[in-house]
Amino acid sequence: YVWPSPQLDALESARFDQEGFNANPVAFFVQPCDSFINGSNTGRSNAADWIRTAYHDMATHNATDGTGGLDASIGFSEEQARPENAGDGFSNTMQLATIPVSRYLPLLADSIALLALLAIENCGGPEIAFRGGRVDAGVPNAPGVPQPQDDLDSQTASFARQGFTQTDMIGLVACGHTFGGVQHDFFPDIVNVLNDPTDLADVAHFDTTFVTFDNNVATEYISGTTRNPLVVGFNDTTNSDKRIFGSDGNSTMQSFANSPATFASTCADLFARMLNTVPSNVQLTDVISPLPVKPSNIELSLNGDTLQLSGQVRIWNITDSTHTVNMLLEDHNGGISNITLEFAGLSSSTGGKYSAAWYDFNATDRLSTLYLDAAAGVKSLSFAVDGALEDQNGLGFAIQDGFLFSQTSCQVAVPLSGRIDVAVWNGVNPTRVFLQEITVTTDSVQRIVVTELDILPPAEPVPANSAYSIWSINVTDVGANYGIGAEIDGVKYPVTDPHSFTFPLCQT
Ligand code: HEM
Repeated sequence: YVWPSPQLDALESARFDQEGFNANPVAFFVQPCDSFINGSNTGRSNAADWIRTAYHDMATHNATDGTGGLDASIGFSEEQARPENAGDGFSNTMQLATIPVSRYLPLLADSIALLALLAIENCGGPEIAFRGGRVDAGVPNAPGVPQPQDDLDSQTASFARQGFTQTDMIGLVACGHTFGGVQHDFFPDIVNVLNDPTDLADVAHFDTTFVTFDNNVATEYISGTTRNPLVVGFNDTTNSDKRIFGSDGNSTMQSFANSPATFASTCADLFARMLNTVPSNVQLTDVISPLPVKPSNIELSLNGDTLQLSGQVRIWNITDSTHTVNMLLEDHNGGISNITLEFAGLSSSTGGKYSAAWYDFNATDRLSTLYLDAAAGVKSLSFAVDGALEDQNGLGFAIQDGFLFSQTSCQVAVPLSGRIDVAVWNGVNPTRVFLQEITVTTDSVQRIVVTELDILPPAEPVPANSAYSIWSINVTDVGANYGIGAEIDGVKYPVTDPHSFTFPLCQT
């Protein structure tokens, strides 16, 4: 895709910036893979919770009528209270689900899918093709997650309704149950108290490597050494993995036991299908691939006659700091400045499979910004990496400088409030300018509340300088993040990256 595209840019970052510099903050919760938000030595892990949550959210899908699917409806307490959703893994997951995408949109469904992907990829699993664009449900879905005591026919029918064949069912259960296990507290008829100081939640695990993706769930099953509580549990009625794994005479499980590669590639496919099972009226994006060169964290503001520009560029597939990266900055008069950028840090993703290096726009002082002539503005960027031009096949990386924060924005200490000044380019004809306020409040299903506040045009144009005029709005929530959006000549422009309220005190 072509940069900038706010939704795809944010999804790409959340998906590919997993460790190190500028990493998705939620990835921290699966580093290491036995991390668990409610303490150590519990036998539990965030990774397992996240994968089970994605499955249970998806498993309400009805492939015939197109309802249900991965749409964050598992966040509703009504769904979590159903017997088919016994356990605390869903509420644990929803606590963290607001973290990865809050920078752009309060979409929990994409977030749930990303958490599952992060867990799988960072804990030994295969790379998952990722699409974004899921839509959060407004109401709970119809019940329909299979349960351990259900018989094989009804489980097979349940997977068929979700869009999975019998062979898919064997695969998907094995792929999921390479993580985690069954807790005594919620399933006392399946698991006894274990009295194990390293397993305080009394979790009987599905295989011996329960925080790692591997085919041990299959090798231990085939060799007869398995301790899987849904295979060799004391209550045969709830031995659903035994019935499912054996339902084709063990041929699928045998193939997984024979080949870790077959298991990994089958799971990569099945997990991707699981995450992409959405209500039929939802259109997912194309598979998101990493951009080879990607500007990030761009902040542009007006300070008198000067534009202040800060940001970084991420260069994909670089593993060290020895490269020469130049930024070519084109203004509206056709002038080009050539700036040598400074190395800022390395990041990686997909369990260390990919690396990237980040370079800061200001070569001399990382914490400072670039100062540009406001009248000339900034039209687009391109980069030279070790001399090779990167300009999106001639398009350049377009920078929007028609509307931006003015440094004259300020805050009032008592009562805590503030004024946001937006500088609007005099050469354009805006039909609407608004603030997007991303609050710290969440609604009843933990979605971040985002509101749009119209900024009224000034009664008299207030010239900031010859290039820009100032539009102002008073805000009361200085804990929120703010982006600016505008419609210019009827065209709706993407909202700028959100800015936390870090302006100086207003002069009185
Ligand atoms: C017939 C189908 C299935 C049944 C009956 C079933 C049943 C169960 C049960 C009873 C638990 C214990 C939950 C707890 O103690 O909190 C569990 C855990 C788990 N299930 Fe399944 N499951 C099924 C399919 C799947 C599928 C398809 C996936 C994912 C692809 C999956 C992923 C998981 C994971 C990762 C855990 C571990 C959760 C943790 O340790 O926190 N399950 N399953």
